[in-house]
Amino acid sequence: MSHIDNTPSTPGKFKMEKSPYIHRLRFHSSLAKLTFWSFMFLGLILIFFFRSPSSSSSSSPISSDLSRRSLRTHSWADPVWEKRVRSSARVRSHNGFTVLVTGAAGFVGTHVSAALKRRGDGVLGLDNFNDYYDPSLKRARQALLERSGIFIVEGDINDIDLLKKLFEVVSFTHVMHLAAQAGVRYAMENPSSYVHSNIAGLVSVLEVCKSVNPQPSIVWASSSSVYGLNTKVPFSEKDRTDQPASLYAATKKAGEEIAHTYNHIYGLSLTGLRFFTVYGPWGRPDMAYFFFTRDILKGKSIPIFEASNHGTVARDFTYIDDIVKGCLAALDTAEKSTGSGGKKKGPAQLRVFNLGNTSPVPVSDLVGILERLLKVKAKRMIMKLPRNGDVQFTHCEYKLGSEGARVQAHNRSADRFEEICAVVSQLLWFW
Ligand SMILES: O=C(O)[C@H]1O[C@H](OP(=O)(O)OP(=O)(O)OC[C@H]2O[C@@H](n3ccc(=O)[nH]c3=O)[C@H](O)[C@@H]2O)[C@H](O)[C@@H](O)[C@@H]1O
Repeated sequence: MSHIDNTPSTPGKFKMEKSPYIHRLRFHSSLAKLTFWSFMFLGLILIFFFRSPSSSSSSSPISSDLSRRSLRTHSWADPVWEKRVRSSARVRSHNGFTVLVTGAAGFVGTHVSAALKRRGDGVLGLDNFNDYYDPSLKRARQALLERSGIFIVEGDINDIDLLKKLFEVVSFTHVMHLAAQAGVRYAMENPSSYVHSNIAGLVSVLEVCKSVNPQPSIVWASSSSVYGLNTKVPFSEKDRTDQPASLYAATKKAGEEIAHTYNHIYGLSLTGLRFFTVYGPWGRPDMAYFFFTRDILKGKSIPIFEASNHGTVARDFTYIDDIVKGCLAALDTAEKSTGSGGKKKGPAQLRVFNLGNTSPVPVSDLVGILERLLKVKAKRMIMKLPRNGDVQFTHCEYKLGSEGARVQAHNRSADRFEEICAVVSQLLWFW
């Protein structure tokens, strides 16, 4: 892949180094060690539980407990940690930015971080490595970024003390806020994770950004899902976004309103990017193109959704390189925040842009492409579109010469839909 220099195009190359044969040889001695360390670990937990002051005071607020826990686990006093943070954020080009990338071990975060670093910006990552999907993929992305000198601090965006500390160590000019709870359908299973990351987490990032001096400019990930049940196509930023079809979409819509508030009160420069179903190398295994490929190869049936009256379900699938270009262009065109130390000094920039490919593809066509490239016939199981947050279609509007032209200029540059298969089939080591 050209877009991540000196690195393999798929995480498969990392995993290949671990041979299953070696695992078998190590298994018996590992079992004894495992039993020993399990007892040790259990003992330590019991000691900690009985000695911990918090075990006797159940009335303490959750937030302060979280913050105490984070203070215990971070090695902030450690000069080596600070050195790594500074070195990762060091700018290497004339007029380069110093960017804090939240969600840096995520799919989009990894690509954006690598692209920024490549052009000489200073980049520091932040990620909580949660287990929404296999964290080993996030660790593999982390290893990839480490090779290009990017350090990912392990922590949660809700940890205000950690965020403040990061701003104490580095005066970030920009924040690329990509940390979020993604996935439309999972919101039915774990609604609070969406509130925690997409609402509370965003507020905590903005709280810290508004208080520091100088305030950074912020670019953050919204979603095409904010268009919800709209039937007017293509989707324009001017269209209504008050009919979300999922809690995920509702939290992203809430994020856009929260952005408005922080821009209005504190003069923060804020740009929200509505991503349209992003795909590509190092992608997320919870997305349809990913598990369709896996299941076709396993001979399992593929649930293909259709709307009522056999209506086509389609997505404006957008290749990751286009999204990266849009993110960088949004950073490049972001004006400075106008406030400082929590005080607004004048009006600041507030923008929302679509980042989509502008040509929707029916899901059944996607399966057709996978079949052709995998040379395996899929067992198609046509199902009614479930009422769990999915919308029938997404379609990004393309506007030449508009205010957002520079940010969106690359939307149509790539037609790499067929790369899905090649990339995903190499990622199948996860299963
Ligand atoms: O653009 C967006 O805003 C959203 O795009 C994706 O959400 P989605 O478009 O639902 O992506 P997939 O889960 O990969 O689904 C792609 C298509 O396959 C369809 N699908 C999904 C699952 C399935 O079993 N069968 C099926 O036909 C969906 O209805 C959808 O049309 C991401 O997962 C969201 O995090 C993101 O915010």
